[in-house]
Amino acid sequence: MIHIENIHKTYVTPRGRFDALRGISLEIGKGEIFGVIGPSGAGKSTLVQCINLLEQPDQGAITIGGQVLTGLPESQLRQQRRRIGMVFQGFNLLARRTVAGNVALPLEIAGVPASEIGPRVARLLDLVGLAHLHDRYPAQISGGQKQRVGIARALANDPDVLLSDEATSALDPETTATILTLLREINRKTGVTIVMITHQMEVVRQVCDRVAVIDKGHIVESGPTARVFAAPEHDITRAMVSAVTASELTDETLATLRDRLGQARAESGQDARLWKLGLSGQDSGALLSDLSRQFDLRLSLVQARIEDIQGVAVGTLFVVAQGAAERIEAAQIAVRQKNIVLEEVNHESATA
Ligand SMILES: Nc1ncnc2c1ncn2[C@@H]1O[C@H](COP(=O)(O)OP(=O)(O)OP(=O)(O)O)[C@@H](O)[C@H]1O
Repeated sequence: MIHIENIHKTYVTPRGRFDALRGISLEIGKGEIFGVIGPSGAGKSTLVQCINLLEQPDQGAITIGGQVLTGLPESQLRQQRRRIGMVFQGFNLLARRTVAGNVALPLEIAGVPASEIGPRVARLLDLVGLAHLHDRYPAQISGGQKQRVGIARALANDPDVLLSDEATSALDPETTATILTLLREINRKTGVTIVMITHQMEVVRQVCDRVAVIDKGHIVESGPTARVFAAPEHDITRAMVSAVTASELTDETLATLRDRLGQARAESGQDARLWKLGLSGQDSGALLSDLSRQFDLRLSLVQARIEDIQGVAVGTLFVVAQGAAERIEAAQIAVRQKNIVLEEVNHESATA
């Protein structure tokens, strides 16, 4: 559906040149909800500007539904922009127009006959659950309701793509969740492809099927959301994932574990290690009992966090493994062969 190939964008300012995008390639399927996440300055806004054709990339191509958009003359670009509905962080509603008037605006600009506009606006407001606020003005509705108006407006011309640029960044967590649920419902009902540009991993967790992580103008990692949460590969991703999953042990727990591991080693004369396991879709209970039996290990669960991410059970488990050193090592190899991420937590240095 959306094919982004090797996009480069350099800004030239009196103070010099800055490479904001350094070869971005993405393939987004029809009907997907695809997240692009990255820290401040990563290049997200620049990428949005290139996708919605407000900026031309210096190099590379953007194709939507088979139509190459890069390099088109302005007259054709105007036409093509209607295929992309934009949702903004600041809502961008016109204060002097009612809710219905705001949603009608893109239809008026597109030259839709006046007789068709009323029924279409009514349908759109119904879709976003705002039929009852038809005649209110933006100042008379809440932030979440304003964003619903923004979404209805973005869908007015029946776009192929909804491009959401930090749409929930100005909203509280509860309102964010309702807006994300709405976007998911609209995606299911209409099949519209949604691209979510965000710096919030929580947004990705709640709604995106797949995600790409952008940093310093590069895609550093991409994949299904559940996979990225279970086994983040890049430092930036790891930091963002642990910020929303709290999947680390506290210093106190680590200190207690250090004592426990030392004690276990002294008492049994065997080895004892602390594992951090990242699971995606595997049954954690079955895994631990199989390993315990197969490798004759005593496995104790210290902390577990398992959550449903896009229908996949994703979890982080901290487990103390006790037994003969060679059996622990054999078990570690077997775990990794099951595509489970296993880190040995260096409890001594982690508490230092
Ligand atoms: N018009 C411009 N002229 C010069 N440099 C720019 C321009 N726009 C953006 N940049 C620079 O390009 C880099 C990427 O900026 P961009 O706004 O795309 O990042 P971002 O990921 O959207 O960040 P944020 O989340 O803070 O908005 C930044 O270092 C920024 O300073």
